[in-house]
Amino acid sequence: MARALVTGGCGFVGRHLIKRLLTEGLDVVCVDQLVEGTGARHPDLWQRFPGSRFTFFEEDCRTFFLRPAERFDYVFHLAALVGGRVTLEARTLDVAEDLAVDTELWKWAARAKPGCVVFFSSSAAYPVSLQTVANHRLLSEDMISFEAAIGVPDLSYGWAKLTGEYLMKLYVERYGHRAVAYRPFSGYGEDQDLAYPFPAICRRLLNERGAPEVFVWGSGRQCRDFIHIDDCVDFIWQTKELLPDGASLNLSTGLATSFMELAETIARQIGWNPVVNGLCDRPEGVFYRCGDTALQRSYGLAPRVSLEEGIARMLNHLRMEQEQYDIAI
Ligand SMILES: NC(=O)C1=CN([C@@H]2O[C@H](COP(=O)(O)OP(=O)(O)OC[C@H]3O[C@@H](n4cnc5c(N)ncnc54)[C@H](OP(=O)(O)O)[C@@H]3O)[C@@H](O)[C@H]2O)C=CC1
Ligand SMILES: C[C@H]1O[C@H](OP(=O)(O)OP(=O)(O)OC[C@H]2O[C@@H](n3cnc4c(=O)[nH]c(N)nc43)[C@H](O)[C@@H]2O)[C@@H](O)[C@@H](O)C1=O
Repeated sequence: MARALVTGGCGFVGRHLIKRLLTEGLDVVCVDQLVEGTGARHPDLWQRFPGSRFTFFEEDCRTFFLRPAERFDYVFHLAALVGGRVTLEARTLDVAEDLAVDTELWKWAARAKPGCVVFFSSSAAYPVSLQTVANHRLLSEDMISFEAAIGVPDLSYGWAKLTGEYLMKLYVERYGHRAVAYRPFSGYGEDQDLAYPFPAICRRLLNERGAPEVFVWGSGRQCRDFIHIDDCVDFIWQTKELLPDGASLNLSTGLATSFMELAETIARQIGWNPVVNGLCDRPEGVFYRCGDTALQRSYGLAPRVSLEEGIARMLNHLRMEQEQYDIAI
């Protein structure tokens, strides 16, 4: 039976990925330091998953990397300090610790020789100069090349992801082992932490239903490429064996949605039409971050969860949570 190590497996992406790995019959070892208040959840559920072999280490993955090397067919490296825009902008030096974590990953992989390292990079690795009001376009995988001049990524977080991909290239070239990377755009899903815009705006609009005016952060004209977590996990599952060694693939839909449009669509589903305005004292980040999908399409990938369906799922989930809360008090 194939064995997978998932670092950062108690986080948002990790929870969904582990469910898929267990469903597909893999043995899973999860390492997560489970810091309180970060949205990470204890993996009790997986220990009870029917027929699964699941092991949990509650520790920093760098501590795990010091243990005697074991055989893994896959390593999904998700461990990173992320936490949404406020964290990325306010805790730049803390986030830079991701550089140290990724360095230890690649050094460990050189010793442990797993079958394949799947590195979670980010669309934040793309040059911010291609994401401005005056100069933006769909971001395609070849816009990051370590053979040509390289642009400036988004904050210390983007530098860590870009450097992580560079270390992957060195690892593949130097040791001839297999590794691939994914660059998620704005992944979202029902159980995502409220530090992220999709659940935060849905929750706020549910609470403010009927108000004549609602707000989103920044100008509200900035755009993101929202991709449901089910599609992210599916794309990874379908391509992890197909990508060439050292390749990176976007996880994106190719559809740009401004935050004003997002809030208007959410409000319509809730059942009213408020005026949506920006909040200029809140962080906006880059203006336009959306991913080209040509390479994904060449692997036969197409997202299955539309934005409308993703909103409906999120609203149902938040309403159910609210009902459970109301019953509990
Ligand atoms: N969600 C998205 O749309 C995107 C995600 N990504 C990348 O995908 C990966 C997963 O993201 P996501 O699930 O959203 O983020 P989360 O913050 O939800 O999950 C990351 C997990 O990593 C854990 N972690 C952090 N540092 C360490 C460490 N040194 N050792 C062990 N565990 C650690 C965190 O634990 P704790 O919080 O308890 O410290 C957390 O549970 C990240 O690498 C992220 O950069 C990239 C682009 C977009
Ligand atoms: C790919 C990359 O993607 C992400 O980077 P990000 O997009 O900069 O950060 P974010 O997901 O926190 O979205 C922030 C955007 O959302 C706008 N926004 C509007 N209204 C609300 C709002 O009400 N709440 C919040 N939190 N944000 C709002 C806000 O103004 C800003 O424009 C990271 O998740 C990172 O993990 C990553 O790897």
